[in-house]
Amino acid sequence: MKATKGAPTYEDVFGLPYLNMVVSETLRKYPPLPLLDRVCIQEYQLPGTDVVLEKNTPVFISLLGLHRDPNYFPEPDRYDPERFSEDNKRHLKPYTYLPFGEGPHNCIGMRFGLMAVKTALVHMLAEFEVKPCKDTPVPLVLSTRSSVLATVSGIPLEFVRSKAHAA
Ligand code: HEM
Repeated sequence: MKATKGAPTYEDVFGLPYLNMVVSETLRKYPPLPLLDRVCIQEYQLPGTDVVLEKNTPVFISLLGLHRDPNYFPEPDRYDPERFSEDNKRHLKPYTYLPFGEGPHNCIGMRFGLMAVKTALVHMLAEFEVKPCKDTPVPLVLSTRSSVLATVSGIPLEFVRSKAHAA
């Protein structure tokens, strides 16, 4: 970071494996967009069943349901970034982890979004220790009134300036 006078570069931010594991696990447990929506463009029989989707049927795919399905993510309520280590992520079942969707309409801003989140975390954690406080809801209670993932009462946290940055 010498060349940029301490500011992290794109390569720095994307070269931190544990940061990547933490962001991936956070997007598993808390996918900001918890549903994908599609419309069936032709009649389709769900394989192995007698369920037939008629043309024009709206289809909603619950990311929250997939990401918290114990068949795909054992002990789904446990927050565990190790699920996304180089070794472990190879065993993820395809199409069970979709925080940015899939197919021709997947998220066009994925790289930008990941860069923004990781850059913000790098800056924040370089200057502050972030801790739960007495108002932090544990466990988080998710709102049932929002179409994007949101908590009922926000996520109050305590920020303590690290000694190196204290005035
Ligand atoms: C962590 C951040 C983000 C997450 C988790 C996220 C997630 C998603 C998801 C799940 C979809 C639906 C994909 C599908 O239906 O298969 C989507 C679509 C989309 N996202 Fe994002 N997104 C993020 C950031 C962004 C940013 C930063 C932008 C723009 C700068 C963006 C622009 C879009 C657009 C335009 C679509 C619609 C794509 C289409 O229908 O073809 N997203 N996003």
